[in-house]
Amino acid sequence: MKGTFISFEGPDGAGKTSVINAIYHDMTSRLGYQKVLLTREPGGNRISEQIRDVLFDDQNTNMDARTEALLFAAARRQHIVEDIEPALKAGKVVLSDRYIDSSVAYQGGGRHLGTDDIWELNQFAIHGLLPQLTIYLDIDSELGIQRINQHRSDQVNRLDREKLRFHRDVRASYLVLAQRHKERIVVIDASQPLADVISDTQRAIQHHFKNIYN
Ligand SMILES: Nc1ncnc2c1ncn2[C@@H]1O[C@H](COP(=O)(O)OP(=O)(O)OP(=O)(O)O)[C@@H](O)[C@H]1O
Ligand SMILES: Cc1cn([C@H]2C[C@H](O)[C@@H](COP(=O)(O)O)O2)c(=O)[nH]c1=O
Repeated sequence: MKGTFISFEGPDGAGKTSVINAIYHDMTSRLGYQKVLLTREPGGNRISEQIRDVLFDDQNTNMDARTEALLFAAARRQHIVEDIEPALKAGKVVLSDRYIDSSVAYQGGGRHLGTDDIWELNQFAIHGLLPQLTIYLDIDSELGIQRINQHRSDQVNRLDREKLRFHRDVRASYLVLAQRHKERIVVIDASQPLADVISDTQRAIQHHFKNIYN
């Protein structure tokens, strides 16, 4: 495929949304790239957004962990087919707020379903499509939760509300993934001031794709 696929990952409150918006703005406004798709998981299209609503419905407290894992994978499949693959075929840069590593970290690690099993489950959904680069924003779990509680109490979702232990397991799983996929995943210290996190991310993208930012 012709395009460039970059995913952004991190525990809740790491700053993914702030960073991905800044990268999108920089690529489209400063560099003048016409072909950039900014998207998110779960979501991106009507069906995936409907699955998102089910996943984050506060009344669904009885959702089984495997059901949750399957729904995230289903939303991902639809996202790939409707949004990511067409954009890549059109030669676009795709910036995705979360992708497969979120499932491995949250459902595999956080929910203790097993990171290898969740990786395998998602192979059926992604059918070989991995990002060329994954920016992993790493943050101490307490600090991530603190940021969410301080700034975004109106938008806190069902998973944000999980206990500290869950968030620590999520982070630990991300760090194992980063070790396993060194060629794809770049770890960025997200406890720094936002401007520094953004410039580290730009540097990582520039280093990985010599044609972007040059
Ligand atoms: N480096 C930073 N330093 C201080 N505050 C930050 C930093 N990055 C983001 N924030 C603030 O933390 C809050 C969460 O940021 P943001 O929504 O970008 O994170 P997120 O990783 O997308 O979270 P979630 O996964 O829960 O959506 C926001 O209010 C944002 O302004
Ligand atoms: C893709 C994906 C996401 N999650 C979790 C991670 C977060 O708690 C929410 C998404 O919220 P955001 O504000 O849009 O980042 O969903 C997950 O558990 N598994 C996944 O595969």
